[in-house]
Amino acid sequence: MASLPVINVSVKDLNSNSSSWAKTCDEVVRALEEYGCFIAVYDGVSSQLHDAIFAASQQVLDLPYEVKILNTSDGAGHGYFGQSPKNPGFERLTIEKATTKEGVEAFTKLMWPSGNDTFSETASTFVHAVAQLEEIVMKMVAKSYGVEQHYEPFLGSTDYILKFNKYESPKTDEPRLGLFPHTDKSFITILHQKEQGKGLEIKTKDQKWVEVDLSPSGFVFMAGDACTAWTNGRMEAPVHRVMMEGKKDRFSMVVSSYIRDLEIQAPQELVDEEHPMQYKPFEHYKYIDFHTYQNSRKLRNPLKHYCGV
Ligand SMILES: O=C(O)CCC(=O)C(=O)O
Ligand SMILES: [Fe+2]
Repeated sequence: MASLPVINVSVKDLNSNSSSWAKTCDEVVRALEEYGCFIAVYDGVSSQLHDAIFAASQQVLDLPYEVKILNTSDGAGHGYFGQSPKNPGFERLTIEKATTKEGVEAFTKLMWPSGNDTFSETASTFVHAVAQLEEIVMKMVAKSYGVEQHYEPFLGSTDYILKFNKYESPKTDEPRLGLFPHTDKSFITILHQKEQGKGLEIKTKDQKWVEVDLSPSGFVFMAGDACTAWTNGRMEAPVHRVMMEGKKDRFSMVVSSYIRDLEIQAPQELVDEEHPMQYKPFEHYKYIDFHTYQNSRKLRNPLKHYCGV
């Protein structure tokens, strides 16, 4: 059975002038072109921070339903999701603009009107550490493709969301769908899991599901639809789902990035006769609106439908 490539991108092991750095760049690009994702081993989140973010996750998911539904979104379709007959046993809370102080504080204040500094500090530290991982890897990708000057402007124009996901165990011997198959509409999504084990599954190009047995020190680094368009189809957002089995609930943390103010457009270096332009330039948040309001789930390929050439 196939398994996802595991690549060490720990800061302590990478020196951007070394041959091992160049080798890691190659591995990262190959994995993203083949699978649309890989498992990153990354030292930016200590085991203390890992424990703290999942304690914070438990704390917020344990709040009463009446409080959790106060987590609404300003239009991007995020916010609280749960108790849905269509998706039983799945629950999610979302912090928007999670790398900003205002974003985290607004969420914390909704959940705990009298404040919860430990929660906001933990959420903020975690999301910054994961955003750093995205930057490290995307700089490798940009360097390998020779498009650093096109990636650089995104750095000041990226919003991050942080999602706290809980999947209840089916409590029977029958596996149950935890989250329906989809591609992420983000630029990049990075996924982290509380305990060693399976749950997440990725569809390969030959339409086979690969189970991801993720360890607590691993991060699934995944291309979203905006990355597919930006790389002119070289890195395709993988279809993924969650399958639940056994008697244990599963907790995951997801950080997704969205580009604001700038259009998503493949750099001219990635467009030539052999690789004609596949997607017209578009605004990421308008694509998110399309997804949220036009019921794009029914479409086989929402990105192609929205901006395909
Ligand atoms: O929890 C997971 O492993 C997957 C979550 C996911 O796909 C998402 O939040 O978009
Ligand atoms: Fe996803």
